[in-house]
Amino acid sequence: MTVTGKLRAAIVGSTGYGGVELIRLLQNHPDIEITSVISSSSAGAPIEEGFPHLTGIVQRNLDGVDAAEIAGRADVVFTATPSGVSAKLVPQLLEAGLKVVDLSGDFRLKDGAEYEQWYKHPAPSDSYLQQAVYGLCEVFGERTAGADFISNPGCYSTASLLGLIPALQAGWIKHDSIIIDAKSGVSGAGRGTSLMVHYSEINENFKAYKVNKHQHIPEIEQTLTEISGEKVTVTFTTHLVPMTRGIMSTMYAGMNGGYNEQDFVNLYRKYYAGRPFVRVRDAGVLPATKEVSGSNYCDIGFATDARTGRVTIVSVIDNIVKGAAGQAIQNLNLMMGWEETRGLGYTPVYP
Ligand SMILES: NC(=O)C1=CN([C@@H]2O[C@H](COP(=O)(O)OP(=O)(O)OC[C@H]3O[C@@H](n4cnc5c(N)ncnc54)[C@H](OP(=O)(O)O)[C@@H]3O)[C@@H](O)[C@H]2O)C=CC1
Ligand SMILES: CC(=O)N[C@@H](CCC(=O)OP(=O)(O)O)C(=O)O
Repeated sequence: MTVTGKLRAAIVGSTGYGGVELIRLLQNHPDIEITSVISSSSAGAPIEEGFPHLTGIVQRNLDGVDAAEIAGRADVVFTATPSGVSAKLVPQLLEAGLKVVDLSGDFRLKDGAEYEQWYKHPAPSDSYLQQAVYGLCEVFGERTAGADFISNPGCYSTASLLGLIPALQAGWIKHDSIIIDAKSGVSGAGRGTSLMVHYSEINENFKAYKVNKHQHIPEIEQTLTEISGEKVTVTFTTHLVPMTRGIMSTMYAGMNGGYNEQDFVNLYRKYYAGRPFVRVRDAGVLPATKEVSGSNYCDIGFATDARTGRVTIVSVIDNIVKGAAGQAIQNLNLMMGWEETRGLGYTPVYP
């Protein structure tokens, strides 16, 4: 594809949390112009009607979902659409010649039968599952360069995998001992309403959900198994926290040696050297969700326990930025051969 001037981007699902965050971030990207914001339910309406925070910033009517029309307006399309929707739509967009970054879970698993088991939708055809590059930027960034189709990782998966991979790859933690205790803000559930995210159910409450049934379990296990070379299974518990943004994955694993916190800091800083969006905290300093809010950072800290021989790894991200829209743009930057930080230099919003 020859691109003169700015790359033209379309967003399907632009009325959802992931889509509207893509608009916020892409507005500040120096090499990208948003040329279409797309909605299946509100085509024709001005986007600022539903999103008054965009008044005077994005003056554009929502377009309908039509692959040929999108291909006429854009070079790349972000699909911030529910699982099941992306599975049907993305092949049409690829066939129309677009580059695609899909934010859903529909193309993350390489095994279609496993997808159907966890997502309860018919799997996309195998050729698309194999074509999709799993875009965990700091780990698989070299696969992304020049790719046409990226499957953006899940939010919990991003926080958890970035926190576990260096130690697992180095053989410092036992591959069969991993427990992930993850917490998310409510925006992780998207903009749709349900009893689960009803204010009275969430406010001053804290609850576990989808225990041992979460769709990110096979995604995390697929990648950890590839990294480790041995079949990895994890115990994974997700919780809803009464806050809007943020994920904290607290991970526990048995160590294969007597490593201390400084050893982990040194290992992780070496692994993530030159990758500006992963910040490894000093020994004994654990990150909090607010310290990455509104930014594309993933912050990681460690606590080792010589008494039990276990390490606790704490990893935090903003679920809508590094867990969705930010990483999607980081992936596009890598696809295009641009600096991965391009348009993503946001300082976290604090307090
Ligand atoms: N929220 C988060 O933190 C994260 C979300 N994700 C994933 O990203 C995707 C988007 O999530 P999120 O923005 O939170 O979800 P939302 O529910 O907030 O938004 C999804 C959007 O998809 C659009 N949509 C629904 N059906 C169709 C359809 N048939 N065709 C085209 N568009 C459709 C809807 O817009 P309209 O009705 O206007 O078309 C809706 O606004 C999901 O797959 C989600 O799992 C991944 C990581 C993190
Ligand atoms: C708080 C909350 O409900 N979070 C969502 C994560 C959404 C997401 O990231 O979904 P995919 O990665 O599968 O697209 C959940 O637990 O299902």
